[in-house]
Amino acid sequence: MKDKTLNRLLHYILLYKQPFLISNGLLILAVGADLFVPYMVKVLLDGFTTLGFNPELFMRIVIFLLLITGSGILNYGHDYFFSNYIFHVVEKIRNDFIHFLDRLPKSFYDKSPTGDLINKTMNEIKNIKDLYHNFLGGFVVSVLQLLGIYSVLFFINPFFASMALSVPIVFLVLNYLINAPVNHYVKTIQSQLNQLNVMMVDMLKNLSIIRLNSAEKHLEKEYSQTNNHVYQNMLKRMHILHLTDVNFNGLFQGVLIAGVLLFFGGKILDGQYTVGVVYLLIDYSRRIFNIFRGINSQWVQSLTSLESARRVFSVYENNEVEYEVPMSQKRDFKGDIQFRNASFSYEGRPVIQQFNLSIERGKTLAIVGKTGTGKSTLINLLLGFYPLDEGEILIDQSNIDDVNKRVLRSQIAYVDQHSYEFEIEYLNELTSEQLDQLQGIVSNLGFVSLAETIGGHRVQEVHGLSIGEKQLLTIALALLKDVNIIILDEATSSQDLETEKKIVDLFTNHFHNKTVIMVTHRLATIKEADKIIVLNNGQIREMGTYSELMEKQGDFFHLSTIQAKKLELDKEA
Ligand SMILES: Nc1ncnc2c1ncn2[C@@H]1O[C@H](COP(=O)(O)OP(=O)(O)OP(=O)(O)O)[C@@H](O)[C@H]1O
Repeated sequence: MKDKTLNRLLHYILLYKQPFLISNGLLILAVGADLFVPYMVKVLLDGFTTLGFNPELFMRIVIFLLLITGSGILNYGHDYFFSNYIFHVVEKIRNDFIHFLDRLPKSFYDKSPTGDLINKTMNEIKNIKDLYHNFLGGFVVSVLQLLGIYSVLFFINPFFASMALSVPIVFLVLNYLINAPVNHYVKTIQSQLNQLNVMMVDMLKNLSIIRLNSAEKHLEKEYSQTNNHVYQNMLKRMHILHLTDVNFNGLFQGVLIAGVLLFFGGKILDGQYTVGVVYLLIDYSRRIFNIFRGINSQWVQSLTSLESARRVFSVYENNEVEYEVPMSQKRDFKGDIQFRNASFSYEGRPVIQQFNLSIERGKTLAIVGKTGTGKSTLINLLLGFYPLDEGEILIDQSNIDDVNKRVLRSQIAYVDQHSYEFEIEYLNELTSEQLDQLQGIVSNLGFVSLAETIGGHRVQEVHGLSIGEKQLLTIALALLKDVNIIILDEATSSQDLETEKKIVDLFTNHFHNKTVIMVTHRLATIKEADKIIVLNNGQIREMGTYSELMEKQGDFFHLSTIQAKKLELDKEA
């Protein structure tokens, strides 16, 4: 596929034309003023050596000082507008990126490690800023300076200027040869640093599990091996760069200045050249060198940053945002849900097959089944996170494919076992009326002290609550939402059996207008559910009420009996 990184970088840089033009206008003036400074020194030197000090020379000194001041102001102005402009561009890139990530389908996140995304958003977009700085603020400035210097040189001494043109050619050829291995190291270091970031984030996220499994040593070894590769590659890159920058460049610069003195120095005495002209030639020669040194390191740094830009923008190239039906007027789902011949596969592996199910509004459905049998996938399909391969899902007779995803999700209160990590913060935004309602629900469930905490509006204390208490509050919060469909996907996993049962009873007996779908592993808690389905390999194996399924003495009955025996054993123990 064609690499569009450069097009995207150009697109962003041209987004804000006015500051771009102002900044570049100031840049051209600043470069012009800068180049004029050595010329003024030449004029002053020649003035001194030929006429001695006189009022005209004094005026030239004043002009010289004004020129230096003006050049400083212009450079500051350029830096200010340029940086301001680049910060703005980078702000836009970051916003666009986050906006794009927000609209990507869930399948994207199944494959992308969190660490990689954090790295892209935080570090690699910062590298894009460095790219603009190095390229536009460094590279382009250097090229402009070179153009200016060569123009002046051609004006002063065309012979010398033609000779000096060979300098960049030699320089570029040698640097090109040396930069080829540098590019290789730049790419490798960048990808290894990225691996380190990913490892770090994953390690921090799973710290407890790692400690429980005594896996620290293994991970530290893996980390330090990659870290050592980064060190080795940085060292190699540094050696090559040092070779060009210090040894080769320093030597080349010395030879050139010696050449200028040898060739033009003697001509001062016979009056062919003034001291000022020779000074000017030496100064411009040194500048040419320093500019090329700068270009070399700006080029290498730009390559590093270009890799980052490529990695960030690759997300745009390789992924498409979720298809969105236009935002229709607000829906008000009553809660009739139907799956009709629904089939779905993860990358070709069938998970839900020819699935049919109806849930009437206000009813409670429990989904049970072995691990990995497709329970959560069904919920994800209902929430519109993945498109069906075949069939349809209807809510109130509307195909969810025809409903805007945000509208769809705004009509469903969804709680899973991790929802509290996000939802619990909403406690602080509730009105005192809502807090009172929440308190009522929690105290109904028998959690008196928790209800008091909420009643006392001491919601800032929630961070000190247990995971079970936080989950309970999150479920109660779902009940407060003005929606008719509630999904609990193992949302009660941290509750004891008694509390879980109370929660199910609360839904079944007190919220008749809400359709509730709950996924659970504990079968004893769903006695009151209006319908239970036993899922097996993405298909309904059994369906009925608790007593119907027990009477049938099928899978549900066997699973329940095993769980009941285990409970008894646990109690005895
Ligand atoms: N994002 C995914 N990408 C690929 N395969 C997946 C993905 N999510 C789930 N699966 C696979 O699909 C199957 C059904 O998974 P699902 O999470 O729906 O099962 P489940 O019944 O909810 O399991 P559990 O009781 O463990 O939560 C499993 O085999 C699982 O490995």
